[in-house]
Amino acid sequence: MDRPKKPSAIPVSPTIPTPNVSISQDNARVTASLPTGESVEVLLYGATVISWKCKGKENLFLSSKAHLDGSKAVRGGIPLVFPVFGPPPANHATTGLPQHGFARISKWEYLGKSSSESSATPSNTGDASVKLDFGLSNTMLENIPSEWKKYQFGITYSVTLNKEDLETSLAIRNTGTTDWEFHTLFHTYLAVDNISQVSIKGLESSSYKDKTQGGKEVQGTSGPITIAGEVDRNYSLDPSKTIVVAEKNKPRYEISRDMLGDVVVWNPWESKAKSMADFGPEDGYKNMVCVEAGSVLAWNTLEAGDTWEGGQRIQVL
Ligand SMILES: O=P(O)(O)OC[C@H]1O[C@H](O)[C@H](O)[C@@H](O)[C@@H]1O
Repeated sequence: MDRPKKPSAIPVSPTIPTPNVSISQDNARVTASLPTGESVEVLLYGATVISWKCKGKENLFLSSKAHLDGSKAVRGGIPLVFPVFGPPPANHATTGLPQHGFARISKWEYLGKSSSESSATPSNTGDASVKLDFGLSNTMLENIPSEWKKYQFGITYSVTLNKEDLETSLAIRNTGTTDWEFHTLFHTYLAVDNISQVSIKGLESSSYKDKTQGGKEVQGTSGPITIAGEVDRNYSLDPSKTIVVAEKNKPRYEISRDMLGDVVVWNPWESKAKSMADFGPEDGYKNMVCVEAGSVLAWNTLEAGDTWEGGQRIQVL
């Protein structure tokens, strides 16, 4: 029978695919992926990002011999440097800490995720993103072999996976009653196909401290940086300026920085790579370049009760 008053079907909007976040059974790593296929993997040890896939490619170099069991800082990905960059100086609160500080060798806590989804249509999977938060505070550290043990702090590290970029940002809070000084840096190992075809744009003509020459101040040349031997340079560069890493002259990564006025460019090259027990494969130095955004050439003073915030965004071009 015909029903003239038959209610019309309630329109059902297409299901919006949402980002997926999972925690490994041993509670050692957090993986997040977007409906469009991009993904990021973070070890709680060091809150080290060990994989970031975007546009079908892995963008971070991870040594085949990296220790992922929490026994040593990870060789690859994005280790976090805090509160000191490099070997700690004498007569400083960081004296006695390991090289690059304790953040990269401490077990962080996973604080949770937040995600956003823009509306999807049948032909478009939307523009989702997911943010993972990790925390570290002085109460979580067992043994700090330095003056630093008297300081109190709380750090929130946020890793945001977007469709075409990865953002990493730190909020470092002095929760104590004494001021203290720190360095911080994202020790990003970017994956490249062939180091001999890599050029780094944005640092030309800037002077730098050359650690392969004992920290000598060197005036940079006018062209983009190319790498054909060991490189270990510390640049100062206004955070408003971006850095582009190109391969065969085709831009591959663009790095934007917030509050991070220093940039380290590092490639160990053949013999130094061989001397590092956790560096593999032997010619893996051809597939990486570290472009490290940080604040490391001078101490940052964080007053009691204050919070310092900074971060980087790496876009795949
Ligand atoms: O071996 P690591 O402690 O991880 O340090 C690796 C590298 O980190 C930075 O890039 C420094 O500028 C280098 O001098 C150092 O060799």
